[in-house]
Amino acid sequence: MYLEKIQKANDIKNLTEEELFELADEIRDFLIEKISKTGGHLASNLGVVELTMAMHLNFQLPEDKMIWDVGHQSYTHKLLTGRREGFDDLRKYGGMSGFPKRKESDCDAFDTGHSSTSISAGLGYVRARDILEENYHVLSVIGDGSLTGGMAYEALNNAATLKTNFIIVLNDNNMSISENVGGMSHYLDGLRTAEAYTDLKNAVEMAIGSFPVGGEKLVRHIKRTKSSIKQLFVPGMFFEDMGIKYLGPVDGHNIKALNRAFKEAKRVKGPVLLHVLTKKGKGYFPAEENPARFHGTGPFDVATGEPLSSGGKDTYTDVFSKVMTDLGRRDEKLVAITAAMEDGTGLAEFHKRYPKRFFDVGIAEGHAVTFAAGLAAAGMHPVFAVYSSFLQRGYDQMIHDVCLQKLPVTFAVDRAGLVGSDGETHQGLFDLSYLSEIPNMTVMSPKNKWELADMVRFAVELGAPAAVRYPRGTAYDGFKEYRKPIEYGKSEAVFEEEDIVLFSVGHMFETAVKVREVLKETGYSCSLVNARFVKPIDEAMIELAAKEHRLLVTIEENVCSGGYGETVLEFVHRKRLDVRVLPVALPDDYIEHGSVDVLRREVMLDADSIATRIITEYISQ
Ligand SMILES: Cc1ncc(C[n+]2csc(CCOP(=O)(O)OP(=O)(O)O)c2C)c(N)n1
Ligand SMILES: CC(=O)[C@@H](O)[C@H](O)COP(=O)(O)O
Ligand SMILES: [Mg+2]
Repeated sequence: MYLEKIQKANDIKNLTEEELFELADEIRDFLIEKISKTGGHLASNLGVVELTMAMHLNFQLPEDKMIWDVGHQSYTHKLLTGRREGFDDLRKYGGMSGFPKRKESDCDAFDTGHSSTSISAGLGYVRARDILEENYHVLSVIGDGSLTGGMAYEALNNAATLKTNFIIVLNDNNMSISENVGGMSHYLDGLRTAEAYTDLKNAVEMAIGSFPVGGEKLVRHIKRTKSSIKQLFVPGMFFEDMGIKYLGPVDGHNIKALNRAFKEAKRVKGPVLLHVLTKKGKGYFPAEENPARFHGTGPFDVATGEPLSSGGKDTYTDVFSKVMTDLGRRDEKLVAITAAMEDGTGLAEFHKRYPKRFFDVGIAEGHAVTFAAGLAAAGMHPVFAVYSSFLQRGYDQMIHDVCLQKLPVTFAVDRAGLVGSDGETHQGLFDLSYLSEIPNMTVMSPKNKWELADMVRFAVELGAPAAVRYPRGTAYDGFKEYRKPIEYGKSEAVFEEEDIVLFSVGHMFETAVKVREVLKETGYSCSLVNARFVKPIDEAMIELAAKEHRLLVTIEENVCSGGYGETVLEFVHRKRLDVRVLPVALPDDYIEHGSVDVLRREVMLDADSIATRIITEYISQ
């Protein structure tokens, strides 16, 4: 077991060439075995075993800086930097993160999680290094999928004028989560087959070079020209023309070839892009066959690749998927947009049935928002399905391109609230705040699976900007009989008593039902209102509630700052209503990885904690 010889960073440099081959296999076996138990990002990590090893062989940690775009493929890097024991608690509360974390290791140069940030961060390191006259290498590792994110081009454009070394490793496995999309992906297809170019290049160069007069000179001229024939001699023109030297493509599973490539890359005085070809899921047949299924996986049976927990009840995403398919059939103008998250957002079925009205724009959420605005301006009914934390990338576009013009774009904000294992970068903590403050935006959140369906339909038919936010995971199927038609800006009174009134937001309704039970068992009279609309708030309902109760409690899975509770508090204060308001929300902070149930208890958003807070508040009045 050579993996046992790797106790800390740089230990890999003590292994012989033969031992390195063994180590690659051991790492794969280790990752498959561990992730089959904990779940996590498997396919991407299996694809970069040799690449990561070669990086660790050719650079010195922590002095040299490695930045992993998205960071979901950093498990081997963690293994090689002394964190082997962490894999038993991977992504568990208090355990090792599934992404690079500076607080976890000085070998993690930059925290990542959202796509396309690595080149910008790497360039920041490079500029600092040069100003401080320090001497270390900086490597940004970015996948072909992440290279569809616009921020990467902003960074490449800015890096091009650099005169000092900056290594950008393009890990090209021809996959995003699902198939990669767009012009850059197509361009990379061309480069991937560059071996064909290489042979042709050599043949053409030989032929021209052998011209009796001026042959060599002509070859040199062609290499300098901007003509398309230059592609025969210089692949990667897109990067070269930008001023970024292009090396490759290199076999990303051949450590010797990678060693040679890194040695060459180190010598470049300026930005250099090393194009590495890898196979997503390499070394585990089920993941090689279906890399999308094994991009992010729950625990699975190693022998068969089958998930250990078979899918149970519908998730909110499943419900959304069904509604979209139904709407797509009935509304020829309905178009669906995803930013490289077709499966995660439940749009695969819509894509299959209405391919002409489905758009995967790549990892480009900002573009997706304005693209949707353009579609709406032209008379279509666009629905952009996007994770709460990824929609943060399209904030200005929602203001500037959708809401200012009051264009009928629907935002299906999935993974809103706590998502759990992905941790700080992926928790959907802010969407109620960042959406509610945008003029002309309507914000809704459903109490259960049926209301989600009703709200999506209502939003699409509203003919104005609207967002429906719902969480990751199983859809609550209680209170099916409470299905009053959605009325704009109106909340839904479910239980009407006195003393205390709970206003729950979205999926916190399920928790609020339990809170109410605890309060009633403790002798309190308690009403329950399903807020339904976070913006606009139902002022009439709040004024009525203020007359009948002494304490009004809002419950939402969103940060407190700018959330529903604060909006209600401001309204009650402004109207001088005679009721005390207790906003129950998430703390204004980041929340690390762990199971959602554990996290809710940690932040006191579980039913018992909320009930205790309410009783304390009520007694203290
Ligand atoms: C802003 C943002 N949008 C979407 C995602 C979800 N996401 C995580 S990895 C991934 C695909 C990345 O593809 P690639 O860069 O090629 O890496 P690979 O998994 O192929 O190694 C996506 C879309 C994200 N992390 N950040
Ligand atoms: C790494 C990344 O950003 C995605 O793979 C994300 O982890 C998917 O999240 P879900 O598992 O909630 O679809
Ligand atoms: Mg990829």
